[in-house]
Amino acid sequence: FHQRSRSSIRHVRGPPSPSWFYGHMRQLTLAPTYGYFEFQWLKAFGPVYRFKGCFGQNRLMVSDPVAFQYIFNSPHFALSPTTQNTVALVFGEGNLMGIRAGKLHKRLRNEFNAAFTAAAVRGYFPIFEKVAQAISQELEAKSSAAEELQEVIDVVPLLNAVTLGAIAEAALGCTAEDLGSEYVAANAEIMAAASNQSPLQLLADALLALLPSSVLRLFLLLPTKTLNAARKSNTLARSIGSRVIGRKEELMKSGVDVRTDVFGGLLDPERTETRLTREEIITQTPIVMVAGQETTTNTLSFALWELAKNPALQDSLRAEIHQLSNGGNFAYDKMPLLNAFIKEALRFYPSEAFTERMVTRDTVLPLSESITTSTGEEVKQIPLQEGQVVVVGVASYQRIQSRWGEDAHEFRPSRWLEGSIAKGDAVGPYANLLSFLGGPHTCLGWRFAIMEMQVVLCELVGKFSFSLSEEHPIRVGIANTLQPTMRDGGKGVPLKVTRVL
Ligand code: HEM
Repeated sequence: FHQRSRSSIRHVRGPPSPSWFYGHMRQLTLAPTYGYFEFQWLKAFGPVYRFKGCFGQNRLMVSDPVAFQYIFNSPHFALSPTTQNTVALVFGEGNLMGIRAGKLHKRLRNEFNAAFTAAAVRGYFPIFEKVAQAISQELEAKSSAAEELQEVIDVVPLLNAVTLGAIAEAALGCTAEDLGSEYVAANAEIMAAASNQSPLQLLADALLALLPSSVLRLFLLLPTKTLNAARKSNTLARSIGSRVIGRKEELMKSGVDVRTDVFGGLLDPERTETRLTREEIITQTPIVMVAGQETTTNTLSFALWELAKNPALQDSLRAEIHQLSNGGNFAYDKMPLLNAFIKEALRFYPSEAFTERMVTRDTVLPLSESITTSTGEEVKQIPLQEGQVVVVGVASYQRIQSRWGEDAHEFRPSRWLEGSIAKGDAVGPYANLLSFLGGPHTCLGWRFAIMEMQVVLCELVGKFSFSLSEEHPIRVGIANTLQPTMRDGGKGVPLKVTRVL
């Protein structure tokens, strides 16, 4: 068996490697448009294929729903040591993502899930609306000035302000100003550093992965600019958490119901038995603040870019928004095109385009459909060995034609309205999409993100029209997260913006 399993991953077919040093990593992460090579491999080799990491490492790319379920739920897959250390650095020790299993993880998830239920998040609509309206006022001032000067407006900083405001108010229960400029600056610095992707970085990551975890930890103690910013943002986020919890405890003492935001929900007096401790909640502040912001900004910026590319789609969406506005009292879940559009944006532009897992014990990966190996064998499961890396291909899965349709590589929201999407094996918490991943570590804030996007799109598309500027081409780049990338390599979506209402 040992012999067979050793040869097994090698015998999964895949593209020939262009380089021993880089393997396929440059094609995967530094292509001119994200997916340029990856989607060709998907077409040529199907949803499961072998490719090379740096230094000749064999890796398995997986975009099969049955395999996903196994990877997420089996105890034999872990974050790689490099990822584990980065997660601990950026989100702090003891964060939800870092604790992979066990009683504490279950308890944390149970309590947080109770604060993120559909009913709870629906209660945040007025907060999302307030935050979105503030941004639309800012956009109004900017757009009339820009129109006169024939200038474009980069919508990314505005969307960043919305998503930060939504987290501050609906998750923590404070204003964006309360977070303090120091936190905002440290946060921006990490985001900028994280979007610095280069061939050298790929090799550095691969080398770091070869180090024992204890040595890696020492590296992370170095006083470099980025590491300092990460530590600072972490400390500041914790003190914000501590402050908001303290304030809520005071309010509770005077009989005020604080369950008007996520952190307030965590203090729910009806859950005294299971309630998290003050320290446990504070420990989760950095991850809640960071995980909820960039991902939502990315998805919304791609969404506005798609509307600018497709004026007919934009007109139809605006017509739906105006028709169903009901004097500003939107029934967001009853807006067919809006929701189809959000699903398509999540499908086409998953903020986490892929994620790596490391095999911690020899195991066998089940597949939904058999594949033909290079030796001509038909197999429906692949033996994996301890130490091997599997890549969960979120973006690839979301382009599979047998599920999404022949035109899976086109951005076309109406596919969601036609009922033409194949049901098949279920994945993820929403619409069989993997954008929020799945299993015990499914995105905690997926409902929060969807409802926030519903509100922001109704507000912005209802009041403004967006169009492309030829001088500002945008491409789909990846730097940790999938993001709209400008010619200078920075993240941004500069558009012409006109007031319509
Ligand atoms: C469109 C927006 C969003 C996308 C695409 C997204 C995606 C994801 C993904 C893929 C993961 C899993 C990461 C991994 O384990 O590799 C995740 C985890 C997480 N997300 Fe989101 N997210 C979004 C919005 C939010 C929001 C708004 C919040 C909070 C208000 C949030 C909070 C979290 C937390 C706390 C985790 C860690 C969960 C755990 O490991 O137990 N996310 N998200």
